[in-house]
Amino acid sequence: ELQAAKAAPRVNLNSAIYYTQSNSSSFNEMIALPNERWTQNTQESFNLGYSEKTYWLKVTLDSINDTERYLVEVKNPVIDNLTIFIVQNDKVAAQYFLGDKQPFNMRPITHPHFVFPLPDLSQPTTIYVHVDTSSSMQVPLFMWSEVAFYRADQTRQLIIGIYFGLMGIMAVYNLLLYASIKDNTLLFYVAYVSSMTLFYLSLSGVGFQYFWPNSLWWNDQSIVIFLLCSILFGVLFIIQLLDLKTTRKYLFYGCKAIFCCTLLVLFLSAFLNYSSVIQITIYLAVFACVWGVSCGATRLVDGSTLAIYYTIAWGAALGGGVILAANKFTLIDRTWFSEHALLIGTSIEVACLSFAIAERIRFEKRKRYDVQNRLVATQKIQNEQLELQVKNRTHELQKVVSQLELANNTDHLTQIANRRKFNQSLTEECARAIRFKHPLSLLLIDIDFFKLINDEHGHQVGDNCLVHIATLLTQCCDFAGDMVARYGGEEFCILLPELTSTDAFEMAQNVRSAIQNTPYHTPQVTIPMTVSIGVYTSIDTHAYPDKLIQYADAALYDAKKLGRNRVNTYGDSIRQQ
Ligand SMILES: Nc1nc2c(ncn2[C@@H]2O[C@H](COP(=O)(O)OP(=O)(O)OP(=O)(O)O)[C@@H](O)[C@H]2O)c(=O)[nH]1
Repeated sequence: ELQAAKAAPRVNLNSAIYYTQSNSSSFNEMIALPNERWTQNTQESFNLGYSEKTYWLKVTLDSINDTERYLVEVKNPVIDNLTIFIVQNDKVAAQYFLGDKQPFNMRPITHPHFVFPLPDLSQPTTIYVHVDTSSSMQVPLFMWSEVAFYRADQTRQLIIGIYFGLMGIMAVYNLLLYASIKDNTLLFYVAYVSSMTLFYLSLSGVGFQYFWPNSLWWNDQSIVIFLLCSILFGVLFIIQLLDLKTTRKYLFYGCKAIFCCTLLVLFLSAFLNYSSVIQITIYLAVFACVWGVSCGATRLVDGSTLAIYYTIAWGAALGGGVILAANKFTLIDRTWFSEHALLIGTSIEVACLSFAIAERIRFEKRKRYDVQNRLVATQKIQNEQLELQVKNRTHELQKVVSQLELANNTDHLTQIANRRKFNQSLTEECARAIRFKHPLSLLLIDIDFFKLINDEHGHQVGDNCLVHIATLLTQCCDFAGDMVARYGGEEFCILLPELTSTDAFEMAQNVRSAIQNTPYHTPQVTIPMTVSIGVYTSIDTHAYPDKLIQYADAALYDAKKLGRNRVNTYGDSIRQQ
């Protein structure tokens, strides 16, 4: 019998529970059962672990003399069937049919746990509870004053709200992150966190209350399915996050094996009874957690920094899972901590895994950054090499172009300017002379009787004589702007910008006498040569290229006619040398 304190807001009824195992569901049989058939519960919580049997529990309450309303809470939301009889004065004062095999709206008080009101406690009261469940036989009983119950319930709701909020934020945030960076690790993480959250949603009875209040079959199955999904996605997440496929093959195959077993259990869950499936699933979950921690520890030894966060995360989840499992299998007492161990463990886990993911993203980013840097450096070197090559090629090309230009403008025999170059310079100098109204003089020089030299000494010697003349002409014209060119055959010309007619004549005389005085010597013979020179000087704006050539040629023609070895200025009286 419980000596319930008058003002106690919450009374733990567990140590006042008497229980008996019986397959009978007849209340009349139970009420007649002698006291020695009832066993007193000695634990802090009533927990007989997984059992195929059904039990009757009874708690006797002393009378309480106050007007407060009292409630009884059965703090395990996954009991299949609970039939409650409240007896006062040997009569059934109230009766409730609870359990998650009953539609949610059958409950006298809307709450994820099983809560029922007590009648007026002014007289002794006995509560009989018939429990029939395929999940763990845990019937933690608490009596509350109604006010205290709802006050405490606010804290419970707050904790659960924070938990679901945290999980929801993690799932949505990482899903958005996945949409942006398309890393499968994030997708598996989101699936894992979502499965864990849904599992807890089912386990806490919140899912039944808000999401599937009438779906009794699903309420049973959901716990197993969400827990199995948590294992499936958790394993995929581990493989991906720790890069097990490339780093540690045996850990990878271990994960694969767990994955396949989980799929098998998921398949079998459609055929086996709930009690067997949930027990297998719990063993599998604990094993998967242990394997997960081993994977983390191994990668930690390998030197992976993200394995630190990961190992703490999985360790926390494992701790929570083990405590919950131990609680379900009656290895430890049901306490606030053991009840919330999974919730605390998974919260720590999810937070740590977020750090692990952030570390992974940072690592990937650094890897990409390094690769990019290397690429940029390589590209820079290649660019520099290419630039150097282009520079060298351009230089070579410029050299070839200037060589070609020179060859194009040079007489191949005498190596002085050819007629093409002469014509070009003549046009330019004429334009300049017209613009500045300056004089421009042209000397046309023809070797006298050159045919005879060819005939007498041969063509080769004739060529050498032409080179000799070209050299002498170049030596005579050492002023900048003067230009000596081979006009064709044995004809040469000298273009003298700024030179007046008198100066040009004088220059022509110098040239003529230099040639006359400098014969060409071969080892065998000395070949004297003379030249005839036609001079024309344009003044003011009369410098036209064709006119200059025409008049200089006419003057040359006259010089030849007058006996050769002479200079003749166009239009002037002919001066005999
Ligand atoms: N060796 C050599 N001879 C050339 C070259 N170009 C022209 N000749 C020769 O120059 C000679 C020019 O002869 P002509 O036009 O009769 O003139 P010339 O003998 O100098 O007599 P005049 O000009 O009247 O004084 C020809 O025999 C050409 O073959 C050349 O590049 N090399």
